[in-house]
Amino acid sequence: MEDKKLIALAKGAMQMAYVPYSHYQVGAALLTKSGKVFTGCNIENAAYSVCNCAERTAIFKAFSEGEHEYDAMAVIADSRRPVPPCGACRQVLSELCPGSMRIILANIKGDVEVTTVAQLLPGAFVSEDMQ
Ligand SMILES: O=c1ccn([C@H]2C[C@H](O)[C@@H](CO)O2)c(=O)[nH]1
Ligand SMILES: [Zn+2]
Repeated sequence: MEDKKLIALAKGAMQMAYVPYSHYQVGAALLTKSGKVFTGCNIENAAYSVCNCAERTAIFKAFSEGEHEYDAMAVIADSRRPVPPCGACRQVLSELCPGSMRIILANIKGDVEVTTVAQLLPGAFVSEDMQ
């Protein structure tokens, strides 16, 4: 699937965001190796610390449905620069995705930046660190 298409699907998911506190909508679209797309939006809460980002919504949807192999993720927001995932999402992506997986960051203006899971979180804490 073309990056443009995955970005368009992320943009669709952005409209589903529940953001009464930040008013900042984010959308994500995760392409699985099997060719399926799982979308996600950010979902906020009056107890701010349990807000869930679009990226984690998308990957948790996929993972919880038995889809564990991923190809790429697109993320979009109405941000000045292509929206960068937060630290919590970077940690989750590091655990569940290959380091070489492409992450396509975008904004509504049309700026796009392509990076990888490993580039987003060099030196990530991993299970081997507990041995
Ligand atoms: O990459 C990002 C950055 C932020 N947010 C959400 C979390 C919160 O709902 C709002 C403001 O931080 O944006 C995401 O979903 N993804
Ligand atoms: Zn996040």
